[in-house]
Amino acid sequence: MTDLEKIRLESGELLPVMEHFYTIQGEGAYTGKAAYFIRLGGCDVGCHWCDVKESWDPAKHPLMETSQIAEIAASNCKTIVLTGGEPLMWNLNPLTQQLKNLGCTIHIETSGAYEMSGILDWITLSPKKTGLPKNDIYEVAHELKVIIFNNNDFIFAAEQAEKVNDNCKLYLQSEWSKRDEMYPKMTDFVMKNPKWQVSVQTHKYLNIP
Ligand SMILES: C[S@@+](CC[C@H](N)C(=O)[O-])C[C@H]1O[C@@H](n2cnc3c(N)ncnc32)[C@H](O)[C@@H]1O
Ligand SMILES: Nc1nc2[nH]cc(C(=O)O)c2c(=O)[nH]1
Ligand code: SF4
Ligand SMILES: [Mg+2]
Repeated sequence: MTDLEKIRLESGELLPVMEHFYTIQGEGAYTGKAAYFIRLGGCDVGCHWCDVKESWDPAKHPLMETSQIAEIAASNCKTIVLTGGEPLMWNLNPLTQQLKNLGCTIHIETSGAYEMSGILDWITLSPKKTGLPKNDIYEVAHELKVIIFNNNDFIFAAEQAEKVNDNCKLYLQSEWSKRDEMYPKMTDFVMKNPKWQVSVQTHKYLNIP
C-alpha cells in the first residue's frame, strides 16, 4: 500500500471491500427485507466459528473508492447493510455521508469491538467474548444479537442484555453448525424469557448470499 493509500484509508475515502451484493436480510429484526450488503475486509476478534473467515485479512481485499461503492449500492437499493469483517475497524464517516446524500437508510452488523463512526440508522450489536464491545455502543444499539454456541452463551446473553438500553431488541441466534442442538434449548429459553426473540439465519435455508 502506498503512503497516499494509507492516508485515504484512514480518512475513509478508500475502504477494503470484500464483496457487495443485493440480497434479503436473513437475520434479526429486518429479516426478509431487501438490502444491499457491503462487506468490508478486516477483523481481529477471532470467533472460531466465524462464517466469513476469508474476511479477516484486510490486505486480501481490494481498496475501493468510497464514492464508487456508495453509488453502486444506492443504485440497487436504498436499504444498505454494512458488515464484514468488522466494519467499525474503518472510518465510516465518508461512506455513510455519501449513502445518506443518495437517500439511503443504513444498517450495520457489528461486534462493537471498535470505536463507532458514521451515520447509522440501525445498529445490530453482536457482542463477542474475545473482543467485548466498547461501552458507548450499548446506549445506541437497536438490536442485540447473541450467538449461541454452547450453554454458557445463555449466561453471556443475559449479561449483555443488562448493558443495552431499554429500547434495544434482544435476539438469540444459534451458531450455524450447532443449530440442531441449540434451537430446542433456545426456544425453551425464549418461552421462559419472552423479552428475547429467536433469530434464524434464513438466507442459509434460502440458499441466497
Ligand atoms: C460475519 S459477522 C460480521 C459483522 C461483525 N463482525 C459481527 O460479528 O457482528 C455478521 C453476523 O454473523 C454472525 N455470525 C458469524 N458467524 C456465525 C455462525 N457461524 N453462526 C451464526 N451466526 C454467525 C455474527 O455474530 C454477526 O451477527
Ligand atoms: N442474507 C444475509 N443476511 C445477513 N445478515 C447479516 C449478515 C452478515 O454476514 O453480516 C448476512 C449475510 O451474509 N447474508
Ligand atoms: S467479529 Fe464478526 S467477522 Fe469477526 S470473527 Fe467474529 S463473527 Fe467473524
Ligand atoms: Mg453472514
